[in-house]
Amino acid sequence: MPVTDFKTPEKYRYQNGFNAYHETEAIEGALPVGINNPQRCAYGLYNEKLSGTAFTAPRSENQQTWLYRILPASAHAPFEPREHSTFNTNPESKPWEKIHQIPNQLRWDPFDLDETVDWVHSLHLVAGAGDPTMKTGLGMFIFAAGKDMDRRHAFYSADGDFLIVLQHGVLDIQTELGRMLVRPNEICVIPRGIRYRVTLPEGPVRGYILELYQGHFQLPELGPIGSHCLANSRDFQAPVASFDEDHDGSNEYILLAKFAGHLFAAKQNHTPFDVVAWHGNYYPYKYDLARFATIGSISYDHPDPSIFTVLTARSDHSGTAVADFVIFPPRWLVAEDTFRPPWYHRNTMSEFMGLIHGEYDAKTGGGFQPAGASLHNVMSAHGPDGSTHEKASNADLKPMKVGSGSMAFMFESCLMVGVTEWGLKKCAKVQPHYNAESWEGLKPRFKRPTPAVGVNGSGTANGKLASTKDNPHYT
Ligand SMILES: O=C(O)Cc1cc(O)ccc1O
Ligand SMILES: [Fe+2]
Repeated sequence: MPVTDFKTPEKYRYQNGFNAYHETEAIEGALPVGINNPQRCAYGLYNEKLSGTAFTAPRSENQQTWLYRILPASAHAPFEPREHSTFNTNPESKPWEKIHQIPNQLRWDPFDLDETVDWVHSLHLVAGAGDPTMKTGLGMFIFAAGKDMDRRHAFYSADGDFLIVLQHGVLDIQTELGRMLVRPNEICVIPRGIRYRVTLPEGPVRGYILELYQGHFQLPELGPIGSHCLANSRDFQAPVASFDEDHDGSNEYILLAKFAGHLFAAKQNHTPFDVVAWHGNYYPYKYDLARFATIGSISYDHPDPSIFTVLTARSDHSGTAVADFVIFPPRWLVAEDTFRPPWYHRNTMSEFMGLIHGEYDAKTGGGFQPAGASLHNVMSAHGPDGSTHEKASNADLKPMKVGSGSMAFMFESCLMVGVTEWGLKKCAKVQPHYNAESWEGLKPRFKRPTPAVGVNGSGTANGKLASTKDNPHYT
């Protein structure tokens, strides 16, 4: 059931619905009625349009929001390059040039908390594919921060949408469009371009980010599942409008931009958080992972993990995602005559995994820990570690709840993912013995049938196709 034991303070108020057309005003009458850009907006507000898709994108994809604000977003001085030494999105020059493409299975020990940096300076690109300048691909980040962003700083990424998976702590995110409190077991999405400031009401924070350089996240199709379940639309929460007033010109604010993997800064003498009202379908939102309505096998076999997709970002090829965000929530396993953990497999998609809390049921050997990660790249073989295989092969197949108090997730992509210098070396978290600890110790269990039975390679021991009466699923 949803984690609702936190009381949501009054200053965080939400409107519900995924990709819904919302409208919200912090002062009654700030939204124009029946027109988007009147000659003069109410209360002397400026009107501004924020486009998340091309003007001409089909209606089913089009995302935009109309803002009514005290000063337009353009009212700032020119951007200047900022330091790179602390901004680790791009520690060298262009991240996509410094990336290591390697087939090794990789696993990282938990990433450290870092109390010395704020949100902007906490971002570490671990792996990625593509290029934000070409609007293709994705980046995967670890963040670990212990300081509030300066009270007069705001940040945005022009490179992509941030899907933020919080692993530790609480994020208070003041965005242009309103405030969100992101709590344990919640995720949030901040679309490209939206300005925000992160503070940490409960101390240090840590987690993972998928930055999507192309398109936007959608809910997956449900196909034969029908019209509801998995992540339901109404459980996605967008903030209502709220604004600050500081426009007498006496205070200096800094606007920080992530642009092509580099950090830039521009000065302005008024608060960036001055949107009094807005309407549209391009906005930040959050989601409580405990609300996911999980589907699974009630007969036999281990289904594909696509049944656990929370959000997907489609490529141009139908059914193939640039990024799927998949979770492994607490659930019942009841499949009969089945090896219940994931099968050993190789995938044309790449799989980056993280653990928010608890233990992942496919990796019970202890090496995959909360705040750690793993990467199984395109066609890199993987599957349960030896101890998990042993346990699952001999388990009494009663209905069994797995993952209680646990939440693992996967960023799955059709793209081959490269690892940055930081991810491979500088972070010093790569486990050197991942293969040895997981699979190299697996023992052959093969026993040839006795010669009387015979083997001729036709698929069954006696050369005949198994009849239905031999099949344990037909009784
Ligand atoms: O590799 C993994 O642990 C993720 C995963 C889980 C699953 O249930 C099936 C396939 C898969 O890649
Ligand atoms: Fe996998």
